[in-house]
Amino acid sequence: MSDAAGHQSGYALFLDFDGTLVEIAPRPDAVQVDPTLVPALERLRDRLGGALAIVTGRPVTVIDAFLKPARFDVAGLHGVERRVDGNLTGGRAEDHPDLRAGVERLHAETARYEAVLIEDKGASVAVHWRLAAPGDAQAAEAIVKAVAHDLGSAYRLQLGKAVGEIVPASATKGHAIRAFSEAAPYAGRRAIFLGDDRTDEIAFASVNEDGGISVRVGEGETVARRRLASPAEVRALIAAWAEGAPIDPETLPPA
Ligand SMILES: O=P(O)(O)OC[C@H]1O[C@H](O[C@H]2O[C@H](CO)[C@@H](O)[C@H](O)[C@H]2O)[C@H](O)[C@@H](O)[C@@H]1O
Repeated sequence: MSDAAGHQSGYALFLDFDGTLVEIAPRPDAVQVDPTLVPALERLRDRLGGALAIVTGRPVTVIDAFLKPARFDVAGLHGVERRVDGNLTGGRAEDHPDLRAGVERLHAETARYEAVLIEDKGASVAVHWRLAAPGDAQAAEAIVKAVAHDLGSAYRLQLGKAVGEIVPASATKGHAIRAFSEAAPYAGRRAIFLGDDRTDEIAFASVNEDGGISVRVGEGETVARRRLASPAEVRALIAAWAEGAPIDPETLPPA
């Protein structure tokens, strides 16, 4: 439904970052943001009455750096932190002393595997093995699994694309989308969530349950109902919606 100015009132759009808005790169800091993306996201946010948020495993500050000068609503660290209308909550490293000790252990135990990267995000941590030799990748995965196990039930292991992350157990992208949906401008709108990874499957399930529309980007088994082939297709869709094309996610190809 749209008003005379073309604003769409029916949908709220939630977007994963890596593998959805941008192509996967060899290292977390090597991601390239298409120059047309940010202006299109800003126009689309306006069209959706502000109901557009990034839902990512990255910290909010990192998303700001990639998408500057814009500042979007963001759920960062898989929902551990959330910024709505400029107000940031959650994600304080000092609230996670056990995790901090776990990060030290990860550094110590992976030090001999040169191409294994530790991405310390304060209130969560990722161990990356994309650039590692197969044997080293296996060792890195075993280490992050052991550290996550030893941290106990307050934390969970989140496996993704050549990465294992340790995240506070209470946070998921599904919870983050539901939290956004409790207040304006998101409340009362039908959620659309686009994501590409195992971490996004949790949110696809809850979005489906709540009557929203889940869209898997790329290949792989999924509980999502719709599919787009690549981040390039996602950006083309965002550009079209930003320019006024009808926002009708039910017409996207089935998953
Ligand atoms: O929730 P997302 O926005 O999809 O973030 C998930 C993780 O993405 C990043 O790692 C992945 O992308 C990197 C850059 O393309 C790639 O090098 C890596 O292999 C992928 O796993 C990011 O570094 C993590 O912090 C995010 O949690």
